[in-house]
Amino acid sequence: MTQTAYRIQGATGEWEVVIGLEVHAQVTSKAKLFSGAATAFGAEPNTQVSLVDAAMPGMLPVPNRECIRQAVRTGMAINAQINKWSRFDRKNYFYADLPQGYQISQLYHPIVGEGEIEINLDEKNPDAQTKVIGVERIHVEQDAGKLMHDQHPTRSYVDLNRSGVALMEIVSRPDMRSPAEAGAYLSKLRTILRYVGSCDGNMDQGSMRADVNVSVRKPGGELGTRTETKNVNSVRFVMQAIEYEASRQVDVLEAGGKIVQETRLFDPDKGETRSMRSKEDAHDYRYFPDPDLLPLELDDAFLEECRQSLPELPDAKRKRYEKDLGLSAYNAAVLTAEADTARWFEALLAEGARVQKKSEGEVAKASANWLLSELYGALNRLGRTLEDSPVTPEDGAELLALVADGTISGTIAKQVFEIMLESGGKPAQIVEEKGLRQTSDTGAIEAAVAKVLAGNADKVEQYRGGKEALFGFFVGQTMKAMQGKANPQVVNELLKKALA
Ligand SMILES: Nc1ncnc2c1ncn2[C@@H]1O[C@H](COP(=O)(O)OP(=O)(O)OP(=O)(O)O)[C@@H](O)[C@H]1O
Ligand SMILES: [Mg+2]
Ligand SMILES: [Mg+2]
Repeated sequence: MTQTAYRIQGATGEWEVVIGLEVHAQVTSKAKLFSGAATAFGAEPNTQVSLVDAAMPGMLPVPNRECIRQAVRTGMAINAQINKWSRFDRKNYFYADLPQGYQISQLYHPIVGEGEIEINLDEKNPDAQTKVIGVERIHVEQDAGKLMHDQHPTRSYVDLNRSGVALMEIVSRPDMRSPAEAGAYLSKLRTILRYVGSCDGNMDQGSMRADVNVSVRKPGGELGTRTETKNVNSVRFVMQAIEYEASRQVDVLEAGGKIVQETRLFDPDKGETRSMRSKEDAHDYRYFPDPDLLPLELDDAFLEECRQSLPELPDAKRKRYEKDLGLSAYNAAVLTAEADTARWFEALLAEGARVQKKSEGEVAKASANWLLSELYGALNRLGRTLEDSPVTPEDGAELLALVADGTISGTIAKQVFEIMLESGGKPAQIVEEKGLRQTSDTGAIEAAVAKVLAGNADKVEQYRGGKEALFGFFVGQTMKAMQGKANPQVVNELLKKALA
Protein backbone atom coordinates (compact mmCIF):
# COMPACT_ATOMS: atom_id res chain seq x y z
CA MET A 1 0.00 0.00 0.00
CA THR A 2 1.50 3.33 -1.04
CA GLN A 3 -1.23 5.64 0.06
CA THR A 4 -0.50 8.86 1.91
CA ALA A 5 -2.49 9.17 5.10
CA TYR A 6 -5.57 11.38 5.19
CA ARG A 7 -5.09 13.98 7.92
CA ILE A 8 -7.00 17.01 9.10
CA GLN A 9 -4.77 19.90 10.09
CA GLY A 10 -5.89 21.67 13.24
CA ALA A 11 -4.28 24.38 15.37
CA THR A 12 -3.08 21.74 17.84
CA GLY A 13 -1.65 19.45 15.15
CA GLU A 14 -2.87 16.72 12.83
CA TRP A 15 -5.97 14.58 13.37
CA GLU A 16 -6.74 11.14 12.07
CA VAL A 17 -10.27 10.06 11.06
CA VAL A 18 -11.72 6.69 12.08
CA ILE A 19 -14.72 5.32 10.21
CA GLY A 20 -16.97 2.28 10.60
CA LEU A 21 -19.98 1.61 8.36
CA GLU A 22 -23.21 -0.25 9.10
CA VAL A 23 -24.73 -1.05 5.72
CA HIS A 24 -28.36 -2.06 5.40
CA ALA A 25 -28.85 -4.11 2.26
CA GLN A 26 -32.30 -5.22 1.15
CA VAL A 27 -32.21 -8.94 0.45
CA THR A 28 -33.17 -9.97 -3.08
CA SER A 29 -36.14 -12.24 -2.51
CA LYS A 30 -39.65 -12.36 -3.91
CA ALA A 31 -41.17 -12.57 -0.43
CA LYS A 32 -40.55 -10.84 2.90
CA LEU A 33 -38.48 -12.21 5.78
CA PHE A 34 -41.37 -13.69 7.78
CA SER A 35 -44.35 -13.49 5.43
CA GLY A 36 -45.31 -14.36 1.88
CA ALA A 37 -46.05 -10.75 0.82
CA ALA A 38 -44.26 -9.43 -2.27
CA THR A 39 -41.27 -7.08 -2.14
CA ALA A 40 -41.26 -5.50 -5.63
CA PHE A 41 -40.15 -1.86 -5.79
CA GLY A 42 -42.60 0.83 -6.85
CA ALA A 43 -45.93 -0.82 -5.96
CA GLU A 44 -48.94 1.28 -4.88
CA PRO A 45 -48.83 2.01 -1.10
CA ASN A 46 -50.10 -0.79 1.15
CA THR A 47 -50.66 -3.31 -1.64
CA GLN A 48 -47.89 -5.67 -0.50
CA VAL A 49 -48.87 -6.18 3.14
CA SER A 50 -49.81 -9.47 4.77
CA LEU A 51 -51.48 -9.81 8.15
CA VAL A 52 -48.03 -10.62 9.59
CA ASP A 53 -46.55 -7.38 8.21
CA ALA A 54 -49.46 -5.41 9.61
CA ALA A 55 -48.88 -7.11 12.99
CA MET A 56 -52.41 -8.41 13.41
CA PRO A 57 -52.84 -10.14 16.76
CA GLY A 58 -52.17 -13.86 16.66
CA MET A 59 -50.04 -13.81 13.51
CA LEU A 60 -46.84 -15.85 13.68
CA PRO A 61 -43.63 -15.21 11.72
CA VAL A 62 -42.24 -18.01 9.53
CA PRO A 63 -38.66 -17.51 8.27
CA ASN A 64 -38.23 -17.39 4.51
CA ARG A 65 -35.52 -19.87 3.49
CA GLU A 66 -34.41 -17.77 0.53
CA CYS A 67 -33.60 -14.74 2.72
CA ILE A 68 -31.50 -16.89 5.03
CA ARG A 69 -29.77 -18.44 2.04
CA GLN A 70 -28.87 -15.02 0.60
CA ALA A 71 -27.35 -13.86 3.89
CA VAL A 72 -25.26 -17.04 4.12
CA ARG A 73 -24.08 -16.70 0.51
CA THR A 74 -23.12 -13.08 1.18
CA GLY A 75 -21.14 -14.14 4.24
CA MET A 76 -19.34 -16.78 2.23
CA ALA A 77 -18.46 -14.19 -0.45
CA ILE A 78 -16.59 -12.10 2.11
CA ASN A 79 -14.83 -15.10 3.62
CA ALA A 80 -16.79 -14.82 6.82
CA GLN A 81 -17.50 -17.30 9.51
CA ILE A 82 -20.98 -18.78 9.04
CA ASN A 83 -22.74 -19.52 12.29
CA LYS A 84 -24.66 -22.76 11.99
CA TRP A 85 -26.66 -21.75 15.03
CA SER A 86 -28.17 -18.28 15.25
CA ARG A 87 -31.18 -16.68 16.83
CA PHE A 88 -33.65 -13.85 16.35
CA ASP A 89 -34.10 -11.13 18.95
CA ARG A 90 -36.75 -8.48 19.43
CA LYS A 91 -35.55 -4.89 19.36
CA ASN A 92 -38.35 -2.98 21.04
CA TYR A 93 -39.28 0.58 20.20
CA PHE A 94 -42.41 2.55 19.42
CA TYR A 95 -42.82 4.32 16.10
CA ALA A 96 -45.68 4.83 13.67
CA ASP A 97 -43.94 2.91 10.87
CA LEU A 98 -43.49 -0.17 13.08
CA PRO A 99 -46.88 -1.81 13.79
CA GLN A 100 -45.40 -4.69 15.83
CA GLY A 101 -43.80 -2.29 18.29
CA TYR A 102 -40.56 -4.20 17.83
CA GLN A 103 -38.22 -5.16 15.02
CA ILE A 104 -37.11 -8.77 14.70
CA SER A 105 -33.32 -8.64 14.41
CA GLN A 106 -30.26 -10.58 15.58
CA LEU A 107 -28.19 -8.97 18.30
CA TYR A 108 -26.60 -11.72 20.36
CA HIS A 109 -26.17 -14.49 17.79
CA PRO A 110 -25.91 -13.18 14.23
CA ILE A 111 -25.98 -15.60 11.33
CA VAL A 112 -22.62 -14.40 9.94
CA GLY A 113 -19.51 -13.60 11.99
CA GLU A 114 -16.08 -12.13 11.15
CA GLY A 115 -15.24 -11.57 7.51
CA GLU A 116 -13.26 -9.17 5.36
CA ILE A 117 -13.39 -7.05 2.23
CA GLU A 118 -10.33 -5.97 0.27
CA ILE A 119 -10.67 -2.46 -1.07
CA ASN A 120 -8.92 -1.03 -4.11
CA LEU A 121 -7.92 2.60 -3.86
CA ASP A 122 -6.67 3.11 -7.41
CA GLU A 123 -9.41 2.31 -9.91
CA LYS A 124 -7.04 2.22 -12.86
CA ASN A 125 -4.64 -0.19 -11.24
CA PRO A 126 -6.58 -2.02 -8.55
CA ASP A 127 -3.73 -4.09 -7.19
CA ALA A 128 -1.47 -1.08 -6.71
CA GLN A 129 -3.18 0.19 -3.55
CA THR A 130 -5.22 -2.25 -1.51
CA LYS A 131 -6.33 -2.52 2.10
CA VAL A 132 -8.32 -5.13 3.98
CA ILE A 133 -11.33 -3.87 5.93
CA GLY A 134 -12.71 -6.14 8.63
CA VAL A 135 -16.39 -7.01 8.77
CA GLU A 136 -17.58 -7.70 12.29
CA ARG A 137 -20.86 -9.42 11.47
CA ILE A 138 -23.83 -9.68 9.17
CA HIS A 139 -27.22 -10.16 10.72
CA VAL A 140 -30.70 -10.47 9.24
CA GLU A 141 -33.57 -8.24 10.31
CA GLN A 142 -36.91 -6.79 9.23
CA ASP A 143 -37.27 -3.42 7.59
CA ALA A 144 -39.86 -0.94 8.89
CA GLY A 145 -42.66 0.75 6.92
CA LYS A 146 -42.44 4.24 5.50
CA LEU A 147 -44.07 7.42 6.77
CA MET A 148 -45.37 9.85 4.18
CA HIS A 149 -45.58 13.44 5.35
CA ASP A 150 -46.45 15.07 2.04
CA GLN A 151 -49.92 13.61 1.44
CA HIS A 152 -52.07 15.75 3.73
CA PRO A 153 -51.67 19.17 5.40
CA THR A 154 -52.06 17.94 8.96
CA ARG A 155 -51.67 14.18 8.85
CA SER A 156 -48.94 11.66 8.13
CA TYR A 157 -49.71 8.52 6.18
CA VAL A 158 -47.98 5.19 6.50
CA ASP A 159 -47.06 2.75 3.73
CA LEU A 160 -46.40 -0.76 5.02
CA ASN A 161 -45.12 -2.24 1.75
CA ARG A 162 -41.57 -2.21 3.13
CA SER A 163 -42.64 -3.48 6.54
CA GLY A 164 -41.10 -6.91 7.10
CA VAL A 165 -38.84 -6.88 4.03
CA ALA A 166 -35.57 -8.70 4.80
CA LEU A 167 -32.45 -6.64 5.38
CA MET A 168 -28.88 -7.69 5.94
CA GLU A 169 -27.00 -5.39 8.27
CA ILE A 170 -23.34 -5.60 7.35
CA VAL A 171 -21.24 -4.08 10.14
CA SER A 172 -17.65 -3.12 9.43
CA ARG A 173 -14.83 -2.76 11.91
CA PRO A 174 -13.70 0.83 12.49
CA ASP A 175 -10.91 0.17 9.97
CA MET A 176 -11.34 2.99 7.46
CA ARG A 177 -9.21 6.13 7.71
CA SER A 178 -10.43 8.46 4.97
CA PRO A 179 -13.52 9.34 2.92
CA ALA A 180 -11.84 7.65 -0.06
CA GLU A 181 -11.44 4.38 1.84
CA ALA A 182 -15.07 4.47 2.94
CA GLY A 183 -16.15 5.17 -0.65
CA ALA A 184 -14.02 2.30 -1.94
CA TYR A 185 -15.43 -0.02 0.73
CA LEU A 186 -19.02 0.82 -0.11
CA SER A 187 -18.43 0.43 -3.85
CA LYS A 188 -16.68 -2.88 -3.38
CA LEU A 189 -19.38 -4.17 -1.07
CA ARG A 190 -22.03 -3.17 -3.62
CA THR A 191 -20.11 -4.94 -6.40
CA ILE A 192 -19.90 -8.12 -4.31
CA LEU A 193 -23.61 -8.01 -3.40
CA ARG A 194 -24.53 -7.61 -7.06
CA TYR A 195 -22.30 -10.50 -8.12
CA VAL A 196 -23.74 -12.74 -5.42
CA GLY A 197 -27.22 -11.53 -6.32
CA SER A 198 -28.21 -11.07 -2.68
CA CYS A 199 -29.04 -7.35 -3.05
CA ASP A 200 -29.54 -5.19 -6.14
CA GLY A 201 -27.36 -2.45 -4.63
CA ASN A 202 -29.59 0.34 -5.94
CA MET A 203 -28.85 3.06 -3.39
CA ASP A 204 -31.11 5.59 -5.10
CA GLN A 205 -34.07 3.25 -4.52
CA GLY A 206 -33.05 2.69 -0.91
CA SER A 207 -32.08 -0.97 -1.39
CA MET A 208 -28.73 -0.17 0.17
CA ARG A 209 -28.05 2.57 2.71
CA ALA A 210 -25.25 3.27 5.15
CA ASP A 211 -25.04 4.42 8.75
CA VAL A 212 -21.75 6.30 8.93
CA ASN A 213 -19.84 6.14 12.22
CA VAL A 214 -17.10 8.75 12.50
CA SER A 215 -14.63 9.75 15.19
CA VAL A 216 -11.33 11.61 15.21
CA ARG A 217 -8.14 11.16 17.23
CA LYS A 218 -4.52 12.20 17.29
CA PRO A 219 -2.71 9.72 14.99
CA GLY A 220 -2.20 6.42 16.80
CA GLY A 221 -4.04 7.60 19.94
CA GLU A 222 -7.09 6.13 21.69
CA LEU A 223 -10.32 5.83 19.71
CA GLY A 224 -12.45 8.95 20.02
CA THR A 225 -16.19 9.12 20.67
CA ARG A 226 -18.18 8.38 17.50
CA THR A 227 -21.23 9.98 16.00
CA GLU A 228 -23.51 7.99 13.73
CA THR A 229 -25.00 9.60 10.63
CA LYS A 230 -28.02 7.53 9.60
CA ASN A 231 -29.33 6.31 6.26
CA VAL A 232 -26.92 7.93 3.83
CA ASN A 233 -27.91 6.80 0.35
CA SER A 234 -25.04 7.31 -2.07
CA VAL A 235 -21.30 6.70 -2.13
CA ARG A 236 -20.68 10.38 -2.74
CA PHE A 237 -22.89 11.45 0.19
CA VAL A 238 -21.11 9.01 2.51
CA MET A 239 -17.79 10.59 1.58
CA GLN A 240 -19.19 14.11 1.99
CA ALA A 241 -20.76 13.27 5.36
CA ILE A 242 -17.42 11.94 6.65
CA GLU A 243 -15.52 14.97 5.46
CA TYR A 244 -17.98 17.35 7.07
CA GLU A 245 -18.36 15.38 10.28
CA ALA A 246 -14.62 14.86 10.81
CA SER A 247 -13.79 18.53 10.46
CA ARG A 248 -16.75 19.48 12.66
CA GLN A 249 -15.45 17.16 15.37
CA VAL A 250 -11.94 18.58 15.07
CA ASP A 251 -13.36 22.09 15.48
CA VAL A 252 -15.31 21.07 18.60
CA LEU A 253 -12.30 19.36 20.18
CA GLU A 254 -9.87 22.14 19.36
CA ALA A 255 -12.26 24.67 20.92
CA GLY A 256 -12.02 22.62 24.13
CA GLY A 257 -15.40 20.92 23.67
CA LYS A 258 -16.39 17.25 23.83
CA ILE A 259 -17.93 14.98 21.20
CA VAL A 260 -21.22 13.55 22.37
CA GLN A 261 -22.21 10.14 21.07
CA GLU A 262 -25.24 10.96 19.00
CA THR A 263 -27.28 10.13 15.96
CA ARG A 264 -27.05 12.62 13.11
CA LEU A 265 -28.72 13.21 9.76
CA PHE A 266 -27.07 14.11 6.47
CA ASP A 267 -28.48 16.99 4.46
CA PRO A 268 -27.46 16.38 0.84
CA ASP A 269 -28.42 19.90 -0.26
CA LYS A 270 -26.08 21.56 2.21
CA GLY A 271 -23.51 18.74 2.45
CA GLU A 272 -23.84 18.93 6.25
CA THR A 273 -24.71 16.60 9.10
CA ARG A 274 -27.21 17.69 11.79
CA SER A 275 -27.91 16.33 15.24
CA MET A 276 -31.02 14.15 15.46
CA ARG A 277 -30.84 12.76 18.97
CA SER A 278 -28.09 12.35 21.55
CA LYS A 279 -27.20 9.31 23.63
CA GLU A 280 -29.07 10.71 26.63
CA ASP A 281 -32.36 10.26 24.84
CA ALA A 282 -31.21 7.08 23.11
CA HIS A 283 -33.61 4.14 23.10
CA ASP A 284 -33.42 1.32 25.54
CA TYR A 285 -34.31 -1.40 23.07
CA ARG A 286 -34.94 -4.09 25.70
CA TYR A 287 -33.58 -6.79 23.43
CA PHE A 288 -34.68 -10.36 24.15
CA PRO A 289 -34.91 -13.59 22.12
CA ASP A 290 -38.08 -13.68 20.03
CA PRO A 291 -40.34 -16.28 21.65
CA ASP A 292 -42.24 -16.87 18.38
CA LEU A 293 -39.18 -18.15 16.52
CA LEU A 294 -36.99 -21.19 17.03
CA PRO A 295 -33.22 -20.71 16.74
CA LEU A 296 -31.96 -21.07 13.16
CA GLU A 297 -29.95 -24.22 12.61
CA LEU A 298 -28.19 -24.66 9.29
CA ASP A 299 -27.19 -28.12 8.13
CA ASP A 300 -24.16 -29.06 6.02
CA ALA A 301 -26.19 -29.79 2.90
CA PHE A 302 -27.70 -26.30 3.02
CA LEU A 303 -24.28 -24.70 3.48
CA GLU A 304 -22.85 -26.79 0.67
CA GLU A 305 -25.63 -25.70 -1.68
CA CYS A 306 -24.97 -22.05 -0.73
CA ARG A 307 -21.28 -22.45 -1.48
CA GLN A 308 -21.86 -24.24 -4.77
CA SER A 309 -24.22 -21.52 -5.93
CA LEU A 310 -21.67 -18.72 -5.55
CA PRO A 311 -20.43 -17.24 -8.83
CA GLU A 312 -16.82 -16.33 -9.57
CA LEU A 313 -16.29 -13.21 -7.44
CA PRO A 314 -15.09 -9.82 -8.74
CA ASP A 315 -11.45 -10.00 -7.59
CA ALA A 316 -10.96 -13.53 -8.87
CA LYS A 317 -12.55 -12.60 -12.17
CA ARG A 318 -10.46 -9.46 -12.55
CA LYS A 319 -7.25 -11.35 -11.87
CA ARG A 320 -8.23 -14.09 -14.31
CA TYR A 321 -8.97 -11.54 -17.05
CA GLU A 322 -5.49 -10.11 -16.53
CA LYS A 323 -3.59 -13.36 -16.21
CA ASP A 324 -5.39 -15.80 -18.50
CA LEU A 325 -6.86 -13.42 -21.08
CA GLY A 326 -3.94 -10.98 -21.12
CA LEU A 327 -6.13 -7.88 -20.62
CA SER A 328 -4.66 -4.70 -19.15
CA ALA A 329 -5.21 -4.09 -15.44
CA TYR A 330 -7.45 -1.19 -16.33
CA ASN A 331 -9.64 -3.06 -18.83
CA ALA A 332 -9.93 -6.01 -16.47
CA ALA A 333 -11.02 -3.66 -13.69
CA VAL A 334 -13.63 -1.85 -15.78
CA LEU A 335 -15.07 -5.06 -17.21
CA THR A 336 -15.46 -6.69 -13.79
CA ALA A 337 -16.67 -3.69 -11.75
CA GLU A 338 -20.29 -4.56 -12.54
CA ALA A 339 -21.58 -8.10 -12.75
CA ASP A 340 -23.72 -7.12 -15.76
CA THR A 341 -20.73 -5.83 -17.71
CA ALA A 342 -18.73 -8.99 -17.05
CA ARG A 343 -21.69 -11.11 -18.10
CA TRP A 344 -22.03 -9.22 -21.38
CA PHE A 345 -18.30 -9.42 -22.03
CA GLU A 346 -18.26 -13.16 -21.38
CA ALA A 347 -21.17 -13.72 -23.76
CA LEU A 348 -19.27 -11.71 -26.39
CA LEU A 349 -16.16 -13.76 -25.70
CA ALA A 350 -17.92 -17.13 -25.87
CA GLU A 351 -19.53 -16.23 -29.17
CA GLY A 352 -16.22 -14.79 -30.41
CA ALA A 353 -14.42 -18.05 -29.59
CA ARG A 354 -17.02 -19.87 -31.66
CA VAL A 355 -16.97 -17.66 -34.75
CA GLN A 356 -13.39 -16.33 -34.85
CA LYS A 357 -10.37 -18.37 -35.83
CA LYS A 358 -8.03 -16.58 -33.44
CA SER A 359 -6.41 -17.39 -30.13
CA GLU A 360 -8.36 -16.81 -26.91
CA GLY A 361 -6.08 -13.89 -26.01
CA GLU A 362 -6.58 -12.18 -29.37
CA VAL A 363 -10.34 -12.61 -29.25
CA ALA A 364 -10.39 -11.31 -25.66
CA LYS A 365 -8.35 -8.21 -26.45
CA ALA A 366 -10.35 -7.32 -29.55
CA SER A 367 -13.62 -7.94 -27.68
CA ALA A 368 -12.57 -5.85 -24.66
CA ASN A 369 -11.43 -2.95 -26.82
CA TRP A 370 -14.56 -2.98 -28.93
CA LEU A 371 -16.87 -3.20 -25.90
CA LEU A 372 -15.14 -0.45 -23.94
CA SER A 373 -14.63 2.00 -26.80
CA GLU A 374 -17.11 1.39 -29.63
CA LEU A 375 -20.05 -0.08 -27.76
CA TYR A 376 -19.73 2.07 -24.63
CA GLY A 377 -19.28 5.16 -26.80
CA ALA A 378 -22.47 4.34 -28.69
CA LEU A 379 -24.47 3.51 -25.56
CA ASN A 380 -23.38 6.79 -23.98
CA ARG A 381 -24.48 8.69 -27.04
CA LEU A 382 -27.86 6.93 -27.02
CA GLY A 383 -28.31 7.29 -23.27
CA ARG A 384 -28.61 3.53 -22.90
CA THR A 385 -26.98 0.80 -20.84
CA LEU A 386 -25.77 -2.68 -21.67
CA GLU A 387 -29.09 -4.14 -20.52
CA ASP A 388 -31.01 -2.33 -23.22
CA SER A 389 -28.23 -2.32 -25.78
CA PRO A 390 -29.62 -2.39 -29.32
CA VAL A 391 -26.78 -4.73 -30.26
CA THR A 392 -26.49 -8.24 -28.77
CA PRO A 393 -23.24 -10.02 -27.84
CA GLU A 394 -23.86 -12.34 -30.80
CA ASP A 395 -24.04 -9.39 -33.22
CA GLY A 396 -20.88 -7.88 -31.70
CA ALA A 397 -18.98 -11.14 -32.01
CA GLU A 398 -20.09 -11.55 -35.61
CA LEU A 399 -18.87 -8.05 -36.44
CA LEU A 400 -15.48 -8.71 -34.81
CA ALA A 401 -15.22 -12.01 -36.66
CA LEU A 402 -15.64 -10.19 -39.98
CA VAL A 403 -12.66 -7.99 -39.06
CA ALA A 404 -10.63 -10.91 -37.77
CA ASP A 405 -10.97 -12.95 -40.94
CA GLY A 406 -10.28 -9.98 -43.22
CA THR A 407 -13.78 -9.69 -44.69
CA ILE A 408 -13.89 -6.02 -43.66
CA SER A 409 -11.37 -3.50 -42.34
CA GLY A 410 -11.54 -1.86 -38.91
CA THR A 411 -12.73 1.37 -40.53
CA ILE A 412 -15.57 -0.35 -42.35
CA ALA A 413 -16.45 -2.18 -39.12
CA LYS A 414 -17.22 1.21 -37.56
CA GLN A 415 -19.54 2.00 -40.47
CA VAL A 416 -21.27 -1.37 -40.20
CA PHE A 417 -21.69 -0.83 -36.45
CA GLU A 418 -23.37 2.54 -37.06
CA ILE A 419 -25.81 0.88 -39.46
CA MET A 420 -26.50 -1.88 -36.91
CA LEU A 421 -27.29 0.79 -34.30
CA GLU A 422 -29.50 2.81 -36.59
CA SER A 423 -31.47 0.22 -38.46
CA GLY A 424 -30.61 -3.11 -36.82
CA GLY A 425 -29.64 -6.07 -38.97
CA LYS A 426 -26.87 -8.62 -38.91
CA PRO A 427 -23.30 -7.49 -39.68
CA ALA A 428 -22.60 -10.05 -42.43
CA GLN A 429 -25.85 -9.19 -44.15
CA ILE A 430 -25.13 -5.45 -43.98
CA VAL A 431 -21.66 -6.03 -45.47
CA GLU A 432 -23.15 -7.96 -48.40
CA GLU A 433 -26.06 -5.61 -49.00
CA LYS A 434 -23.94 -2.46 -48.97
CA GLY A 435 -21.03 -4.07 -50.82
CA LEU A 436 -18.58 -3.31 -48.01
CA ARG A 437 -16.48 -6.43 -48.37
CA GLN A 438 -12.76 -5.76 -48.24
CA THR A 439 -11.02 -6.30 -51.56
CA SER A 440 -7.57 -7.68 -52.36
CA ASP A 441 -8.14 -7.03 -56.07
CA THR A 442 -4.62 -5.98 -57.08
CA GLY A 443 -5.76 -4.37 -60.30
CA ALA A 444 -8.14 -1.97 -58.59
CA ILE A 445 -5.70 -1.18 -55.79
CA GLU A 446 -2.82 -0.62 -58.23
CA ALA A 447 -4.98 1.82 -60.15
CA ALA A 448 -5.82 3.71 -56.95
CA VAL A 449 -2.13 3.80 -55.96
CA ALA A 450 -1.14 5.17 -59.35
CA LYS A 451 -3.78 7.88 -59.11
CA VAL A 452 -2.69 8.92 -55.61
CA LEU A 453 0.99 9.08 -56.58
CA ALA A 454 0.22 11.05 -59.75
CA GLY A 455 -1.82 13.57 -57.77
CA ASN A 456 0.93 14.08 -55.16
CA ALA A 457 4.10 14.27 -57.22
CA ASP A 458 5.76 16.68 -54.76
CA LYS A 459 5.23 14.33 -51.82
CA VAL A 460 6.47 11.37 -53.82
CA GLU A 461 9.68 13.29 -54.46
CA GLN A 462 10.05 14.13 -50.76
CA TYR A 463 9.42 10.50 -49.85
CA ARG A 464 12.04 9.27 -52.24
CA GLY A 465 14.37 11.95 -50.87
CA GLY A 466 14.15 10.28 -47.46
CA LYS A 467 10.98 11.60 -45.79
CA GLU A 468 9.64 8.13 -45.01
CA ALA A 469 7.02 9.34 -42.59
CA LEU A 470 4.94 10.25 -45.64
CA PHE A 471 4.16 6.57 -46.19
CA GLY A 472 1.18 6.77 -43.85
CA PHE A 473 -0.20 9.66 -45.91
CA PHE A 474 -0.10 7.55 -49.08
CA VAL A 475 -1.80 4.65 -47.28
CA GLY A 476 -4.54 6.97 -46.06
CA GLN A 477 -5.10 8.49 -49.49
CA THR A 478 -5.19 5.08 -51.19
CA MET A 479 -7.66 3.72 -48.60
CA LYS A 480 -9.80 6.80 -49.15
CA ALA A 481 -9.72 6.30 -52.90
CA MET A 482 -10.81 2.69 -52.27
CA GLN A 483 -13.60 3.88 -49.90
CA GLY A 484 -11.95 2.03 -47.03
CA LYS A 485 -12.53 -1.31 -48.69
CA ALA A 486 -8.98 -2.21 -49.72
CA ASN A 487 -7.09 -4.86 -47.78
CA PRO A 488 -4.52 -2.75 -45.87
CA GLN A 489 -1.80 -5.34 -46.29
CA VAL A 490 -2.15 -5.37 -50.07
CA VAL A 491 -2.21 -1.55 -50.09
CA ASN A 492 1.07 -1.52 -48.15
CA GLU A 493 2.75 -3.96 -50.49
CA LEU A 494 1.64 -2.24 -53.69
CA LEU A 495 2.55 1.22 -52.37
CA LYS A 496 6.05 0.06 -51.38
CA LYS A 497 6.54 -1.40 -54.83
CA ALA A 498 5.28 1.73 -56.60
CA LEU A 499 7.35 4.10 -54.44
CA ALA A 500 10.59 2.09 -54.67
N1 LIG B 1 -14.68 5.06 17.83
C1 LIG B 1 -15.26 4.74 16.70
N2 LIG B 1 -15.11 5.53 15.63
C2 LIG B 1 -15.71 5.25 14.46
N3 LIG B 1 -16.48 4.17 14.26
C3 LIG B 1 -16.68 3.34 15.30
C4 LIG B 1 -16.07 3.57 16.55
N4 LIG B 1 -16.43 2.56 17.37
C5 LIG B 1 -17.25 1.74 16.67
N5 LIG B 1 -17.39 2.18 15.42
C6 LIG B 1 -18.21 1.60 14.34
O1 LIG B 1 -19.56 1.80 14.68
C7 LIG B 1 -20.39 0.76 14.22
C8 LIG B 1 -21.22 0.22 15.37
O2 LIG B 1 -22.25 -0.56 14.87
P1 LIG B 1 -23.10 -1.59 15.74
O3 LIG B 1 -24.14 -2.17 14.85
O4 LIG B 1 -22.17 -2.55 16.39
O5 LIG B 1 -23.73 -0.76 16.93
P2 LIG B 1 -24.71 0.47 17.08
O6 LIG B 1 -24.50 1.47 16.05
O7 LIG B 1 -24.49 0.93 18.48
O8 LIG B 1 -26.16 -0.17 17.04
P3 LIG B 1 -27.37 -0.04 15.99
O9 LIG B 1 -27.25 -1.20 15.09
O10 LIG B 1 -28.59 -0.09 16.84
O11 LIG B 1 -27.22 1.27 15.26
C9 LIG B 1 -19.45 -0.26 13.62
O12 LIG B 1 -19.41 -0.13 12.22
C10 LIG B 1 -18.08 0.10 14.22
O13 LIG B 1 -17.01 -0.22 13.36
MG1 LIG C 1 -25.88 -1.65 13.88
MG1 LIG D 1 -25.55 1.92 14.40
